[in-house]
Amino acid sequence: MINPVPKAELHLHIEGTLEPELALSLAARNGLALPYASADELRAAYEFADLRSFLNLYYRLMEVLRTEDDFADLADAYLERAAAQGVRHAEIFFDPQAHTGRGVPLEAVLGGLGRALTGAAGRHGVTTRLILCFLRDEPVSSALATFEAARPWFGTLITGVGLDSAEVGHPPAAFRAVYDLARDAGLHLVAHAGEEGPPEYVTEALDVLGVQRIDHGIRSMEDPALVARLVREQVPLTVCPLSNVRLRCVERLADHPLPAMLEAGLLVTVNSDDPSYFGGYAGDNFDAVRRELGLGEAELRRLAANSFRASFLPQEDKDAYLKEVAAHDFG
Ligand SMILES: Nc1ncnc2[nH]cnc12
Ligand SMILES: [Zn+2]
Repeated sequence: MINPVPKAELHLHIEGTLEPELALSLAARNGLALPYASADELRAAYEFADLRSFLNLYYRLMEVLRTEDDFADLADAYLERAAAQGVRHAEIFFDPQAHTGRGVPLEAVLGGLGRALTGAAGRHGVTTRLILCFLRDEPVSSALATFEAARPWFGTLITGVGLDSAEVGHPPAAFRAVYDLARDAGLHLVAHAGEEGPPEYVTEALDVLGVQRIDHGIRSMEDPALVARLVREQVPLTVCPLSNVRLRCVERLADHPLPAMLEAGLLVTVNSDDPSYFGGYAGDNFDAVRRELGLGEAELRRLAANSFRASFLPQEDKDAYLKEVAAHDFG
């Protein structure tokens, strides 16, 4: 990746950037035993049958994250890798319940993430936003309690809420009350929908939760009326091609619906989701779709431009980045 196109990453779980080497070193630092002797052994466990099988390892491995320093080191490592792949702006998810549920204080999580993100523009040339995700396979009462506990960081560190974890059987509508509160608090609203779940979940996320972006959304393609609506309303979809293959939502990258989504006029973006687990960061995803889906410069430029258009950046910043994308030399 000699000269990666400038891009915004809009679908990135910070816990999904935990590289095997860092997991092992944090385990050692915190005096914890992991059932893997080496980074290679750990990497060999990254074989997933579906979203649930991935989540089992994702939640297990993130138990090495204990202290404020752990979260700062995790985010700093991500930002360095992202910057090297052309990421200029990152809107980053985190899963507070996955940490507080095992006794890690929210202050440690947000203290560490806050430290890394606050310095990111200076250290890595990457601006950031932080999006608090609710776990949809946990009770709504837990989401509400998490939301209230995170209030001190609203508007400063936390600027949006999202919805993630096991999708099928957990439709968005159950989370209406907490999304209403988030809207009243002035936060941005996004939700995972249509990754493994049906197109109806996408419609529900839009109509019941009032989200501004859909994370994944690939199964929208099964419903032409929904596609027409997403095109008409230019609802951004944060698509994650390598993730979709590794979680077997799509059999092979060559079968990915991204070209059809672009063709339909959808506002699609390309993102990495959980790059440590799925084989690559944002630039790797751009390279993969270029190679495997035969996308040309015009499409890559459009994907990069879409990433800034779909971001929560102020319009003047979007305009500046769009100029950079238009002038980018793909070589
Ligand atoms: N791809 C994904 N889908 C749902 N929840 C997630 N949490 C982390 N990665 C996820
Ligand atoms: Zn995701």
